[in-house]
Amino acid sequence: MHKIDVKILDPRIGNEFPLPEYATPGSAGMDLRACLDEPLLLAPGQTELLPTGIAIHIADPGICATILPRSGLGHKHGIVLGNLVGLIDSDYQGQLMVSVWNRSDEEFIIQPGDRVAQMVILPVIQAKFSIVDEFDSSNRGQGGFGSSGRN
Ligand SMILES: O=c1ccn([C@H]2C[C@H](O)[C@@H](COP(=O)(O)OP(=O)(O)OP(=O)(O)O)O2)c(=O)[nH]1
Ligand SMILES: [Mg+2]
Repeated sequence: MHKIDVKILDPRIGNEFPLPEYATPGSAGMDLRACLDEPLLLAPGQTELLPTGIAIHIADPGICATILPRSGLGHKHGIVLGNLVGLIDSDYQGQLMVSVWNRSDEEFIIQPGDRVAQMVILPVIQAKFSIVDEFDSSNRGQGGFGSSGRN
């Protein structure tokens, strides 16, 4: 398994709050916890930036991390991400932060240590542009935005 350096910024991580881990051998994501000192009430429509208590340094430009909503929180309670998806650059060394957005019309309380989002590590291809006047022809050409019809 790939190794990534992690700094523990909050002493509760690794003790009362486990370090993020894969819940099952086939898990794609590891859950991130809200490193809060007290419960946080999220009013309908409210967005808050939550600390996770850890920093990672991916270091390899061919890898990134993404922060995604948890399906249960998003579907049942309307707790999703204020940035929809978080993207963690390989050279970022600051604390991992989770922007939580209560898109529901009910209050939601986040407790310290709650698993609020999940992080997925993905490969990245960095590309350089090569300027051309014409592209090699393709089947699709410029068709898009429903050009193939609905059914
Ligand atoms: O949900 C997130 C999204 C981003 N980040 C951190 C890691 C990422 O590498 C950095 C910058 O993110 P991004 O490039 O998406 O934000 P920006 O608004 O473009 O900020 P910057 O000008 O710092 O690049 O912020 C998080 O901790 N959580
Ligand atoms: Mg940026």
